[in-house]
Amino acid sequence: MTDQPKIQIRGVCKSFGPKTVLDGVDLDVGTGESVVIIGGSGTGKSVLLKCTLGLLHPDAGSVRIDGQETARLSGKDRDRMLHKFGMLFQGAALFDSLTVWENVAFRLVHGDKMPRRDAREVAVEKLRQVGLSPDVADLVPAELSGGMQKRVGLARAIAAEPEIIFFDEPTTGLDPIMADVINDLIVDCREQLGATTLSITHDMASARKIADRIAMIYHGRIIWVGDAQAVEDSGNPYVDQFVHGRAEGPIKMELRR
Ligand SMILES: Nc1ncnc2c1ncn2[C@@H]1O[C@H](COP(=O)(O)OP(=O)(O)OP(=O)(O)O)[C@@H](O)[C@H]1O
Repeated sequence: MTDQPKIQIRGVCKSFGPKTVLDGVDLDVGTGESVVIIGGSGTGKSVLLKCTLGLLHPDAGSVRIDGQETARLSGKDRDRMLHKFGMLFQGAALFDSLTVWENVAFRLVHGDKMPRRDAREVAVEKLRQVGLSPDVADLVPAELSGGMQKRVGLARAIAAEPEIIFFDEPTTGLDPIMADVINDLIVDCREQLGATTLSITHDMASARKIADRIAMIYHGRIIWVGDAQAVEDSGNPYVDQFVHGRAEGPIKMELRR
């Protein structure tokens, strides 16, 4: 790991009208590291991911990728920065009208202007990496199960061999066995690419499996960060309640107020 974090988030604030969602988020992700952000529904995980990707502009604070402030980039510099990213969206978010291989190769064909024949070859190879056979390439997403769609989404995320991959709730909607298969694939893909990854989830089994470090977001701030193993015994009552899925604890008591 170099001294400069791959992703550096400092003092990020974001409100929507009177509602403060992020209230000074600080987080570093080192090169080649996998950080997973956990937190309850509506705690701002997606908003933080969008701010990091530059899809939302923070009201205050900074997000730096390789030391470069993302909000100030425009034109070619912004394209270059976006080129470092791959993303697996919640629900896979495939284009219904395109075949599987066209989905996987979308950025290669439309962004990198790779000839279709070459892009198809890359797509088939990426599909193989996520355990899908070449005959899947010409199907459309509607013909696939949810688990297969997630695999296709993962193949698309790694197709352009990005330096950074964002995973948005990668196991949501999958049965526990398929979720575990996807977690294993995420670990494999990350190791093969040497990519830096930032993920959000409320699935603790997934977090334990794919994270080097885990960060918990609560009330718009990161309230705890530590090694993945340390999450079991964090000494933080909020983390403890979340990790062990307990109804009783400080999080529920606040809801009752
Ligand atoms: N564009 C927007 N306009 C207004 N409010 C928004 C917008 N995007 C998010 N919010 C609000 O910000 C809060 C945090 O939302 P966010 O989607 O980040 O939660 P989350 O932690 O990802 O939740 P979940 O785990 O349920 O997906 C929510 O209360 C949501 O209503």
